[in-house]
Order: sequence, then C-alpha cells, then structure tokens
Amino acid sequence: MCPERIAVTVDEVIEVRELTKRYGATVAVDRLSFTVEPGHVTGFLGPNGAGKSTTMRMILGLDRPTDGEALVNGRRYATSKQPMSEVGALLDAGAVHGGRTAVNHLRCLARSNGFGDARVTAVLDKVGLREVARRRVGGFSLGMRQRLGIAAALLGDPGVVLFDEPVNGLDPEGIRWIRDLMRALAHEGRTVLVSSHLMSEMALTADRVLVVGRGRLIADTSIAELAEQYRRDVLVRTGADAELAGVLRSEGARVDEVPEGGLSVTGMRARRISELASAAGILLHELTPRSASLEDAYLDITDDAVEYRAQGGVR
Ligand SMILES: Nc1ncnc2c1ncn2[C@@H]1O[C@H](COP(=O)(O)OP(=O)(O)OP(=O)(O)O)[C@@H](O)[C@H]1O
Repeated sequence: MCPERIAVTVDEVIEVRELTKRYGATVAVDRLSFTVEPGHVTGFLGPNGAGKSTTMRMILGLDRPTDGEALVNGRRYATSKQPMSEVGALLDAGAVHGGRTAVNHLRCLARSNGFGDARVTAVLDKVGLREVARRRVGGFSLGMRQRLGIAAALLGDPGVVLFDEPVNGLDPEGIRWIRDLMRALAHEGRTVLVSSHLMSEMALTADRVLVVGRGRLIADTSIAELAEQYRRDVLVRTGADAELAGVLRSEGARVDEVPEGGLSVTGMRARRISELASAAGILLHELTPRSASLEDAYLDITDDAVEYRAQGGVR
C-alpha cells in the first residue's frame, strides 16, 4: 500500500509550553509542557476533568491560555492563514446542522475554505459515507456523525489531526474503524493527538501516551516503556528451584517461592536469570516476565489525580 502523504516538514508538530488555564478558582491546565511529533499516534490520557479538552481547545485557539503557549508548526494556530490545511480537529461530532445533507455540509465548509468538490468526494470516500452523502445529517447515527466530523477534519489534508474522545459511544465496528484510521493517518506521516480516559483504548491505538491528571503532566512515555516500568516479576520454574534461588539471591535478586510451584524473581531481567541458570547447569522449564496490566499502571499513576471518586460503602 502506498502512503497518500509522506512529505512532512520536521517542525510539523504540536508544542505546548508551560500552558496554564484557570477558570476562577479552578486550575484546569497547570503548567503543561509537551511536544507531539509526526509519524505516530500520541494518546492524551487522563481521568475526567484532567484538562484534556481544555488543552485541545487552547491548541486550536478556541480558548485563551491564562499563561504559557500552545504552538502548531512553530506558531499560534489562531494566526494560521490556511487553518484547515494545517490542523484537522474532531471535538464534538454533534455540532452539525441536522437539516443539511452530508455532502452539502462538506461543500459549504470546502467552499468557505477554498477547496474544490474533489476534496469533498475524496473525504466522503475516505470515511465511507459516499452512499449516504445525500441524506440529511439529522437522521445519522452517532457513528455516521463521527465519520462526517472526521471527513470535515480531513478536508484540507492537514498535517496535524486532533481527536477528542473519538470512540465515545461508538459500537465495536466504529471503534475499530477509528483506531485503524488514526494509525493510517500517523503512518502517512501526520501528527496525531487523540484524547481518551481509557488506557485500554490507548494501549490498542497509541504508540506514545501523555498522561495528565488535575491539569498536570504525570507521564510522557511509550506504551512499551510503561509496560516495562510496571513489570512485576519473572516467574521461573526449574527442576532445582532451591539451588537457582541461592544463585539468584547471591547476584542481588529478590526471590520468593510461589505456592503453586516455581520462583517469583524481582530486580533481575529474564535474560540475566537465564544466563545465571545456564552457568550453574540448571535447566529452565519456564521463564515468564509478568507485567501489571497497563490499566493497573494507569490507575496507579493517576491515583492522586482523580477528581471524583466513589467513596465505597453505603452511608
Ligand atoms: N468553561 C469552563 N468553565 C469553568 N470550568 C471549566 C470550563 N471548562 C472546563 N472547566 C473545568 O476544567 C477542568 C478540566 O476540564 P476538561 O473538560 O478540560 O477535562 P477533560 O480531561 O477533557 O475531562 P472530560 O474527559 O471529563 O471532558 C474541569 O475541572 C472542568 O470542570
């Protein structure tokens, strides 16, 4: 498959520096700094109220920062001369006039931004709405509206795309379609930032995650690094557990016996365990690195940042 769009300038990025937004006493975004680069999907992850939408609105110039700045391709987006060719955004798929047909909605947008009808046809094809293009949007399902919102976002063939909770409320087929689309857009060389409050969703879509809580950046890491950081232990089974336990302990590992048989080893990688076992002439029957789930990792790092939490128990 040939990527549609491969020419990307190096500075085609989102750059957020010390970005802050206060609403009265509420600090929605608190000195947030990060960059988002082209070629992969960056997840913007955090519990409800963490400041994700506010940050996206400030990147798009829809909200004014109290302090700091958000730049797209090195400039404030509000100053862009060709906004739809620079950034495509899906913030609220419901924000479309229900009386219009899909094709008319897109044509209006295209005309007011200087794009021809060929782009309208191209994006209708891309999101799979060609068959229903002449139907009124008022009768569209949430999934169809979402596709239409994405078609509008892609009209200008933008290098940067922003999606705010795009899979909310969609059925499994719609969710899979959006995941594949985001990955394809990144593969084409675009900068893709997508917000979610679900780690399970991000683990399937994003290569890198920015985790926020109470407006602050908590983690900026790849999914692989996060899994590695939350690696729990290595389960080892041999014919000579006691002997291997002695060897590993003498090399600094913590070794516990597992009730159902085998050893739980922490503080040492599987490869080193295998080398030490081999040097001691001990045959390994099993060597399994075990991670906490990414969901556990996410809950752990956002533990102090959850705005509303069930207290547990009934009063
Ligand atoms: N216009 C506003 N006026 C006052 N407070 C606001 C406004 N917009 C957002 N907030 C507050 O700022 C904080 C961050 O909200 P924001 O919507 O950015 O979070 P979020 O991470 O996108 O969460 P969610 O997933 O629930 O939308 C919340 O405490 C919210 O109540």
